[in-house]
Amino acid sequence: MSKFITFEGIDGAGKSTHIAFVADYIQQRGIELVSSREPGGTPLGEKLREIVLHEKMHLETEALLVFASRREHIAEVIEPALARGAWVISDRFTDSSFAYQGGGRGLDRAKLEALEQWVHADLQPDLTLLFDVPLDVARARLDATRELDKFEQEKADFFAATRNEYLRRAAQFPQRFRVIDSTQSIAAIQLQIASILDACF
Ligand SMILES: Nc1ncnc2c1ncn2[C@@H]1O[C@H](COP(=O)(O)OP(=O)(O)OP(=O)(O)O)[C@@H](O)[C@H]1O
Ligand SMILES: Cc1cn([C@H]2C[C@H](O)[C@@H](COP(=O)(O)O)O2)c(=O)[nH]c1=O
Repeated sequence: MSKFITFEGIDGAGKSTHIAFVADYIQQRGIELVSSREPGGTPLGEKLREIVLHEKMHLETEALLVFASRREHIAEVIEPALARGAWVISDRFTDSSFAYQGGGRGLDRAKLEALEQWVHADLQPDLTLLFDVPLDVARARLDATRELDKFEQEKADFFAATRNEYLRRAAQFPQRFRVIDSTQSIAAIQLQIASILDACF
């Protein structure tokens, strides 16, 4: 049976590091897998991603654009894959909007809930892996590796609020969230992920 798995966490928490591992782990069992990301995942979504990650805009514009990208992603990629029995893994989904636009930027949660109802009233991830790290660890990892985008340049209080909102949601939806202490070694995290996935097969 198809499964929809999402990866979440503040920038630098380490989620992208584990996506290839998860993809291999699932595909080794002969399961068709679609690996995607947000914002993005479709040609239009990737154009929206460029705008969202690099242009300054009103926080409501930002929320509308990430949900516009998501609408396209669901229609073009996620729903068709799930309908044919494939598994879908997505690097970020709607929890990112609650964490970044809601927690980080302070957008009213009710507005995000309304968008969520509009765009995917009947779709939720089966499993959400939340990679959780203290801000200083995430910041050090980012500084060591790349040129920072608009979000990655935000200050510590933005990421503190983003992280808090993620943890609040994990407590609100314990049936689908698994919180992973991302200060562990990559090998230790992979062992933990493997045991989480084993429970899904
Ligand atoms: N557990 C870990 N221990 C040490 N370094 C790590 C760990 N996990 C990831 N890293 C390193 O931290 C950096 C950021 O990791 P990664 O790109 O996976 O983060 P991310 O959460 O996907 O960030 P973003 O959301 O901004 O893409 C990479 O250089 C990666 O090798
Ligand atoms: C889906 C989504 C994403 N964002 C932000 C979070 C990240 O800073 C970037 C995506 O970059 P990544 O390093 O490739 O994860 O976009 C957001 O603010 N709201 C969203 O809904």
